Amino acid sequence: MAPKIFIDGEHGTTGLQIRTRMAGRRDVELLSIPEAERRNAAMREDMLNGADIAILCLPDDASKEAVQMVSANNNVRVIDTSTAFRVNPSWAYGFAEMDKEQAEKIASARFVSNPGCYPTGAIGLIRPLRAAGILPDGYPVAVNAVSGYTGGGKQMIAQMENPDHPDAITAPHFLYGLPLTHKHVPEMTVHGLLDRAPIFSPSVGKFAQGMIVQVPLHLDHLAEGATMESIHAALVAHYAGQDIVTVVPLAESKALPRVNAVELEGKDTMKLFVFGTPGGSQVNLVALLDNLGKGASGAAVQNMDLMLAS
Ligand SMILES: NC(=O)C1=CN([C@@H]2O[C@H](COP(=O)(O)OP(=O)(O)OC[C@H]3O[C@@H](n4cnc5c(N)ncnc54)[C@H](OP(=O)(O)O)[C@@H]3O)[C@@H](O)[C@H]2O)C=CC1
Ligand SMILES: CC(=O)N[C@@H](CCC(=O)OP(=O)(O)O)C(=O)O
Repeated sequence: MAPKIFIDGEHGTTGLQIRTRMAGRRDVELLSIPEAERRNAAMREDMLNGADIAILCLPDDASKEAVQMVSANNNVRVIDTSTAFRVNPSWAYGFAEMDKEQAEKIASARFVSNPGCYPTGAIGLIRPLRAAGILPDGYPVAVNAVSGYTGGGKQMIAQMENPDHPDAITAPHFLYGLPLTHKHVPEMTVHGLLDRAPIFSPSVGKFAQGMIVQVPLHLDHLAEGATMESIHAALVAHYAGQDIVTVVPLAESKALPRVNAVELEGKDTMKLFVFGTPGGSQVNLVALLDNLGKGASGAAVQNMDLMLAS
């Protein structure tokens, strides 16, 4: 019998994209709730408890409630796409490429927290350098990023696409998270293996799907002898043996006049770049992804497949 999958929040932005990715699959059976009943708690509880894997695409509070609904039922495994459990040590963090052992941890876990879109880029750049001893304790990391507006879910999509919306946003690009307390900072700190919280400055552009995450670094404050080439080599070594997170060769990135935020729209992969000048004193590390691809729905389906294979 095909394993049963229930996407709680299937009519939202992340849930819909997961459904699209699962369309036509015969190896799983999708349980579904009509859109009008999406907030019917009794119906959701039934669906959740009838699933082999429940994928939660809900706000944090609703996710916590859903986990409560299945907590006594060991037959149900959970992938949560919200922020609620990402730094909870009882949950496996669903970034399969972040360590050699992570895919196995996800595969055997009952509870998997899907990473945030910005942290996927930031952790993807930072963690390998912490693990290799290149990024020292105490380094004041800054993370600057731009996201497609679908990152803000149904509400921001309406604000950006509907000029008659009472809170319509007309800016083609805006900064937010200005108090520097964005909910992704703890996740970047913990899974980036940082001993000091990064300064995180997110922004949104007038495009639906895509993301650039930047981590600029001063080489003279890194481990002795760190160069653009040694940083690139550390990233290449870290991501060897898989093709979801790729590190762009230095010669290729050197030839690029610009990085296009929407290049990976609709894809579930992530590209990492090391920019700078050979022999220079600074580098800019850049991650390129789709906020709804490797940043959300693509990663959720990848994690589901790992769990189904175990
Ligand atoms: N969009 C993105 O790029 C990313 C999103 N995420 C996370 O994924 C989760 C979902 O986000 P997103 O898809 O963007 O959000 P949306 O607002 O687009 O969708 C959320 C869905 O959940 C439903 N919902 C809200 N509250 C409840 C409730 N109490 N019970 C049942 N259903 C409920 C909403 O219904 P209604 O229409 O009635 O509000 C809606 O259908 C969030 O935790 C978000 O942080 C993670 C990474 C990236
Ligand atoms: C553009 C935008 O608003 N983005 C969202 C993050 C999207 C994401 O990664 O979702 P999680 O909430 O699951 O972490 C934000 O900054 O809150």
